Amino acid sequence: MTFQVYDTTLRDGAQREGLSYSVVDKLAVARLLDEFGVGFIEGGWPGAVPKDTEFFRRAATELDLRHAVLVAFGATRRAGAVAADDPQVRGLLDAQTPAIALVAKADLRHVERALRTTAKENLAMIHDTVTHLVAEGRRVFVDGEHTFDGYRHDPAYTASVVETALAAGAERFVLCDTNGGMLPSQVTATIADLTDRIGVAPELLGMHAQNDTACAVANTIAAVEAGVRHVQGTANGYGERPGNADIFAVVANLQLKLGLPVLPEGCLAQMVRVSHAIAEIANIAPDTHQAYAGAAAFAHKAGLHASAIKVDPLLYNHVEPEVVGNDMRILVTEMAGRASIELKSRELGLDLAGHPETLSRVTKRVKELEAGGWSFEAADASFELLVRAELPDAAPARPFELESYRVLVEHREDGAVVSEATVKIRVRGERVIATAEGNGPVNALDEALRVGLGRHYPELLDFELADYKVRILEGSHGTGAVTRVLVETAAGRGGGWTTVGVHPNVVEASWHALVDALTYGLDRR
Ligand SMILES: CC(=O)SCCNC(=O)CCNC(=O)[C@H](O)C(C)(C)COP(=O)(O)OP(=O)(O)OC[C@H]1O[C@@H](n2cnc3c(N)ncnc32)[C@H](O)[C@@H]1OP(=O)(O)O
Ligand SMILES: CC(=O)C(=O)O
Repeated sequence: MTFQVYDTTLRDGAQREGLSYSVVDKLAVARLLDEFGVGFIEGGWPGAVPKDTEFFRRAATELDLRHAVLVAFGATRRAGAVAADDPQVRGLLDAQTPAIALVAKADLRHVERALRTTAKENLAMIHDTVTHLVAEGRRVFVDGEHTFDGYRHDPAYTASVVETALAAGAERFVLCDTNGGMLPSQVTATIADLTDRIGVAPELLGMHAQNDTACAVANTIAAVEAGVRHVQGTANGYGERPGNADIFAVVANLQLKLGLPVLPEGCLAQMVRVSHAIAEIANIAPDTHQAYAGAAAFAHKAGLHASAIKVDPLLYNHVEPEVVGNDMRILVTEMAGRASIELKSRELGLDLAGHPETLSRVTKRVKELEAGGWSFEAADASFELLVRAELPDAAPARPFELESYRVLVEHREDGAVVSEATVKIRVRGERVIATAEGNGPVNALDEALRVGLGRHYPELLDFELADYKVRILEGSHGTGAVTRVLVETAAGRGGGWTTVGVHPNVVEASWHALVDALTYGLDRR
């Protein structure tokens, strides 16, 4: 039986607090999921959510899916009604999708207390709705809400729900851990007991796991190990409350750990691109520490790790990052050893393998500076300048010598606050005095430096101060607090770079970061 990867980013994923897709966003997300190779895309609840109705209307002409089948999601008919006459069920058919997913109550307590109907009528609602939709030519999935909780409460009733749905023609019955409270061992035990009780093949079951115990991915994998061949999840684990099973981690685990080729050839390597693109559309910063897809998923900080990675990267990576479209990175911090410095330098194009003394000096310097509040982890450009300063042939020329700088902050009568900076520098043998205003002291300093350097280095016009982060670090060992500044510089299409400065005075810390930024950028040109 074919393995089914079923994505519900656009339905359950959209139930995440703070997330709201436009129809255009939903179409874009669907295209990305199709590129990732999922087999099913649940697009939303037509008839209930106007945006979803519109999504399905436009999808019919605007989406040209290569891998995925579009699924409309909705509920079984109302108690006491007829499926063919139920407007909600009609809305599902009107979406014109090849497949429909129905949420059905699988826990007797919900039937009696939430639906306020009888055990028998709930089974009739499921049966009538499934047979009606199948007769209308649709593939039907039944999502059994609260299957696990229900089975633990009243196994016979929940089992009868599963039997009813499958007997009515549902392609799969999806076991939903709706409250997300299960642990993997409970998932395994429930599936074994249920399949034993009614003699259903586990391949006819699916798994939908919410992440309330942080076990959604593990629970999904446990279900597959118990024989289930249909998994549901959402991009980056978005979903109601803490979210859903992260489809990227689920799929990577299935392919790379269990050896199940659940995606079309070549699709797994699209993971990082698709994950980040969907985060961008959802307007949620990508989770750096997300398994497989996060920027830090293969980032190594500890010196001991780096020393083994130097011998073989797989000694400290559970898979090759490239298989999911990610990269390995070495971080340079106070926890670095010589191997970390060597590997990071190599990443930056500097070969320190033949320079053991330089390696030792740079390692010592990094540790000293980090103890004083510097942080090179996010400031590759400052780290590169530090290494190159230790390599006589590679040290970049400083673009200027500083004589002095001065910054004034003026609070004017009308309430405006203006900063003014003057720099006195020597550039290529010439003494230059330049003054500029800015909306803050650092902006004014940056402007004054650019005015002073501009005639000699017109390429500075391309550089832009893209981001500026300040952090006050508590003093230690009797020292006062220091300020750490990170400056991110952008340079058109050439990408950007980050530099760091540390000093008790915020302006001086900023000055260090600014000078590194200009030195690095001009040298790179
Ligand atoms: C576990 C999940 O995440 S399932 C996905 C849930 N998604 C959503 O709820 C998002 C979209 N929902 C909506 O837009 C609205 O809730 C609607 C349009 C579906 C329903 O709105 P309303 O008619 O105003 O009803 P309301 O939301 O207050 O209550 C839901 C109704 O559906 C009934 N219902 C709940 N589950 C089912 C089911 N599986 N089958 C049939 N009816 C159901 C409830 O008993 C309740 O009926 P009642 O109105 O007679 O009390
Ligand atoms: C259907 C669904 O989203 C759930 O039961 O959690």
